[in-house]
Amino acid sequence: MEFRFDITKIFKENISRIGNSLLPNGFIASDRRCALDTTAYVAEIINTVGQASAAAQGLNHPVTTSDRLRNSDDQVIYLMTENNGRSGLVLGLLKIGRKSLYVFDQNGDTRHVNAPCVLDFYIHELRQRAGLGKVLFEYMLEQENFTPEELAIDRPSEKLLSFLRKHYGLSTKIPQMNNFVIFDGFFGSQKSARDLHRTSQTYVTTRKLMNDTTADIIKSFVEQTDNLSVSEKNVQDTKQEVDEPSDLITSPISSSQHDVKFSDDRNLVDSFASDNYNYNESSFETFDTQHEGDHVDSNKFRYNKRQTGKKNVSSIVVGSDEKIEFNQISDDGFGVVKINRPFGVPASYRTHEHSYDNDSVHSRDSENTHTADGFFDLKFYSHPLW
Ligand SMILES: CC(=O)SCCNC(=O)CCNC(=O)[C@H](O)C(C)(C)COP(=O)(O)OP(=O)(O)OC[C@H]1O[C@@H](n2cnc3c(N)ncnc32)[C@H](O)[C@@H]1OP(=O)(O)O
Repeated sequence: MEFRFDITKIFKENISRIGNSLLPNGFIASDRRCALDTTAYVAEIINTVGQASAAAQGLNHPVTTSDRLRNSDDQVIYLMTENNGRSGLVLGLLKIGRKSLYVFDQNGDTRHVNAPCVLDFYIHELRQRAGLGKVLFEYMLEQENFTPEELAIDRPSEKLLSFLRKHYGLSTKIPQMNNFVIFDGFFGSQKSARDLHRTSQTYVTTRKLMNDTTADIIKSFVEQTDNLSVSEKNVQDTKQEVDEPSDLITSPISSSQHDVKFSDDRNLVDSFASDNYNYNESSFETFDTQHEGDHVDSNKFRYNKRQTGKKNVSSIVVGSDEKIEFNQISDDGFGVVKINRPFGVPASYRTHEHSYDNDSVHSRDSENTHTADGFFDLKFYSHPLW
């Protein structure tokens, strides 16, 4: 695939890693003009190859565009080029990125994973089946430190399935309900697999984005009772989930991993920003490579809602089979979960002076209502905090 400009000036290596700066890894811009021109050229290349990939897969819209890459913090393109002694050729691309996915494991249980994904893969028609795809794929695996089985593949074509079978022996799929294909070995290799569902019926699930304060409130509620039938372990697990740093935030695929350098770097960064260039601070300030487990400096890396998923409402679900009882005598005004009656007194119990039921709690007698334990089922109704 040829372009109207000389791509050999942009891509010095046969395979280049490109993040959201739209500049290849290791690219050195002599000045601001050069950097801007280069991003425009790279954008044109990405759009053209992305279009060709979509056509090869029979898609109406390209999966890969320069805008998507520019606006993404965790997608990366590996572009394969060739120096043909003239203006150079583009041979293909491979796009990867992390996705937060709910997937079934071998037992049919739902798992929440933050998996590295193959999002787009294309080798020019004239050069397919010549081993180039393997070279490109291998390079990506090595750079990202991935194994083939830990990858989720987004809507793989028959060609790609055949490719993965042939080169990596990936043939046994774990059936999914979404468009992603994962293979045997996926869970064994998932560093960040997270199991949210303990069983199909019984769980206390919190979104991990709940803050500590909310978790502490829940815990203090629970600590008020002497008789818990939802195991305290569940609550502790809840807290643990909250305490753990979000693996969405420690994604090893980071387009800020690049080490693009400018001859007058700091000044250039400032001028980029002042020109309303689609400026990503981390792209230009961080020349170090960030790996999984590295300390993430929150001042340096900023993540949007889309990336962290924080726009989603946190929730607590108490399975209907679970029993929980609070011995809370007085109304503290919190307004979410309150049983304003003494421990052991059923909701249906009324005297001419007292009705112990409380408007803010919807409680129905369980089978054990009239036992000494006096359990009740609870439904939690939405509260701004949850
Ligand atoms: C998540 C996604 O990206 S899905 C979309 C995947 N992309 C496409 O389908 C676009 C069109 N296809 C291509 O661009 C390429 O064929 C790729 C990227 C899938 C593979 O790149 P290649 O350079 O052809 O791969 P490479 O030469 O290393 O390996 C060849 C193997 O790939 C598979 N393969 C490649 N082309 C074909 C084909 N036309 N039909 C069937 N299998 C094919 C085969 O297993 C083949 O081995 P074989 O020749 O012994 O049968």
